[in-house]
Amino acid sequence: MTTESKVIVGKAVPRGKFPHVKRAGDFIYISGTSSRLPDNSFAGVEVDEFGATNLNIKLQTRAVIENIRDILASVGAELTDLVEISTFLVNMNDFAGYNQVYGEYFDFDGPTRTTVAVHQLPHPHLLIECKAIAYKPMISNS
Ligand SMILES: O=C(O)C/C=C/C(=O)C(=O)O
Repeated sequence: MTTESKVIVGKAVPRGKFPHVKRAGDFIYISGTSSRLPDNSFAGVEVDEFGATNLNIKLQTRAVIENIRDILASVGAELTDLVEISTFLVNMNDFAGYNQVYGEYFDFDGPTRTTVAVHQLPHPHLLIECKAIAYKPMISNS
């Protein structure tokens, strides 16, 4: 089986020694992805003049899915190739906002999905992180 790992230039650099994406045969595995931007700031995070932090689940969800879209594109795949998404929320009170934005991208024929709440994510400003699997058969040369 052919495997290929990729760290994508232009996307937020992984915060550890792992790739953004790994192809294993016809399947594509995407590492945990947040709303982190290439400059290490986060979509869906605002700090006001008094230092109060406002975290926005809808903006973060959109940014996560768009990041996954970009990562898939780097290996010639699209959101429609996803077969499974796992979502980690820090707070289930964010479920409705997350679910609303999710529904703009996917329907009942989309990837299977599991959503769980976790104690923490790798940065205190993160409300959501997703990992995903896509199926995109490799082009055969034979
Ligand atoms: O890259 C991020 O911003 C969030 C994801 C990090 C991980 O899932 C990890 O470090 O394992």
